[in-house]
Amino acid sequence: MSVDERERLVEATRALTYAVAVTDLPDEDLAAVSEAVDSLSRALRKQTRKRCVTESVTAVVESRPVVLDRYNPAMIPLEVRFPEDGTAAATVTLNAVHQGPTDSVHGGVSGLLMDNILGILVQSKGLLCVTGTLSLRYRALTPLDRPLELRAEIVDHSGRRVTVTGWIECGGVRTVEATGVFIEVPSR
Ligand SMILES: CCCCCCCCCCCCCC(=O)SCCNC(=O)CCNC(=O)[C@H](O)C(C)(C)COP(=O)(O)OP(=O)(O)OC[C@H]1O[C@@H](n2cnc3c(N)ncnc32)[C@H](O)[C@@H]1OP(=O)(O)O
Repeated sequence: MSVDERERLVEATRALTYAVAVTDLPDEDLAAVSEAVDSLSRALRKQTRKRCVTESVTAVVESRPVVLDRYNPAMIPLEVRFPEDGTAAATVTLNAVHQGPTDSVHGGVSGLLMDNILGILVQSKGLLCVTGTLSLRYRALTPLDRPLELRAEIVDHSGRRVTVTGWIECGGVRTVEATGVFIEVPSR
């Protein structure tokens, strides 16, 4: 499968996930759909790989912007820009698939987004790190179906520890603030 075809499949699968999450069809109509989805799943499993397709870590250093999680339908694709000021920035709109208990974005999903943008900023500097600690402050509910602005900036690098802060804003309102301590690890 060419990479473009894989991306098309992943996009179609995300659209299917959304449709499954929000469908209001009556139960009697769902059995046929489930059968069709099972059949697609069986077709894809005829030939599998052990892990999901990912971009190489060096691609983050060499190419700009980068798209994180492009090929994993369960993850949120994030096109990350790297402005001149050394920060990382991204815009993303989430829908009912990532809904929390109060008609807004699930807090764990906000944490995922923060870990990703903070982590990719560190990787973009050529530093191979894992997340040691991630702290989140939820200042306000993060809305679904509206563009969210994500930002990250490195505030300290001492020894193997790189400290990064970041936030999510919607319509000028900051909803989440994050601080991550990333630890440099030897390349494998
Ligand atoms: C498009 C291209 C895509 C490419 C992919 C890019 C994706 C990017 C985005 C993905 C993003 C997602 C990323 C992910 O999901 S990464 C996955 C989630 N993270 C992990 O699983 C990490 C698991 N933990 C470990 O492996 C070890 O515990 C580590 C390596 C962290 C430390 O064990 P190690 O034995 O090596 O270290 P040490 O004990 O000698 O300590 C060394 C120094 O570190 C300081 N320290 C230690 N621990 C912590 C801590 N928890 N908080 C704060 N500080 C800590 C410690 O005080 C000391 O500092 P100093 O005294 O020297 O000052």
